[in-house]
Amino acid sequence: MEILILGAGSLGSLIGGLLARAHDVTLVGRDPHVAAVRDAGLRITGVETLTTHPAATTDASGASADLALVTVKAYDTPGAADALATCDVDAVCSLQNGMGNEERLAAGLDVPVLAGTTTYGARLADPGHVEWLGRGRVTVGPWRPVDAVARSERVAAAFRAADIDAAATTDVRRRLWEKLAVNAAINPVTALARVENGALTPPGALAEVATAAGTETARVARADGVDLSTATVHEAVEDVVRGTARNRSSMHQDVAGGRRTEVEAINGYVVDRAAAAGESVPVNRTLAALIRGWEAGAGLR
Ligand SMILES: NC(=O)C1=CN([C@@H]2O[C@H](COP(=O)(O)OP(=O)(O)OC[C@H]3O[C@@H](n4cnc5c(N)ncnc54)[C@H](OP(=O)(O)O)[C@@H]3O)[C@@H](O)[C@H]2O)C=CC1
Ligand SMILES: CC(C)(CO)C(=O)C(=O)O
Repeated sequence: MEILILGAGSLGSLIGGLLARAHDVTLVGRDPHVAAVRDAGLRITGVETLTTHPAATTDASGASADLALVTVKAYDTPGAADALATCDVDAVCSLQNGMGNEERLAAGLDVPVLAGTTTYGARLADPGHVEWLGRGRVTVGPWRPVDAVARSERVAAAFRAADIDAAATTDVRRRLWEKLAVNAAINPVTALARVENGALTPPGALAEVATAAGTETARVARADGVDLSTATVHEAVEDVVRGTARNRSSMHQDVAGGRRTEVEAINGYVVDRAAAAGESVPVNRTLAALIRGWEAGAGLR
């Protein structure tokens, strides 16, 4: 399969580098990373150590591919859609965190859109070098058209051909809401307290705040017509806290690095959907206000 990775930072480089074991992959990213990959290939260290040789470019215009995977931060999705509009791709699939990405891609592009989530973990360590922090799973399902199940199966099979654990789902909205609940619970709490994910292990005050944010998110999901139980969310949050105990969440890394966060696509989205449904979500509202306040103070908004 010919695969374009739109946004070759941490996650995109890892997934693109692994896919290059079985497919014809092009990374679209920034220099000096792109130049380093062109010169010496992409070095992956951590869970496994390997070097692969995807093509790499800073300019996607005119590219063609069977599939484009979108791995930019949620606030860069409109720019990714603009870049992909200049390409000839058969389908696009977001692997991003947060909500609203698929709507933005579907609004800007006239091709089938798939929604994906992943629990793989990655960090761009140096130009040409990505750290593989955790083996996870990719889940892919149809977004538009909603019955593009066979296409989702083909995409999941393409991941598996490169030895990436992947499955197709017919219930991708539920999967997105579940991942949203995990991110809404873990990301702002770890970012504000500046702790590793494992610090949210119950019992404790931080675990209580995270659990409350997850509980609210599950309630808003149900108000949005998604069958997501509070117990499922609590279990998912606890599993991720346990499985990524030594990791810093992406929002914690962003705050520590003085970078803009994805709070609008995570807690901000929960607050907006809650308002539309007449639900009260004081914990998400407070967490969003604190992260937004930090961003404003840091001159990022
Ligand atoms: N890292 C991880 O382990 C995981 C990340 N995710 C999610 O994946 C998404 C990406 O995260 P992550 O990889 O960490 O983020 P990064 O910031 O490391 O990577 C995104 C990259 O895309 C680049 N970019 C943005 N717009 C364009 C464009 N139009 N053309 C080319 N390149 C572009 C950015 O460059 P620049 O910054 O210069 O704009 C950056 O290098 C997020 O939604 C995140 O929440 C999900 C699971 C795990
Ligand atoms: C699952 C989790 C919370 C892992 O850190 C994540 O997706 C993130 O950090 O954004």
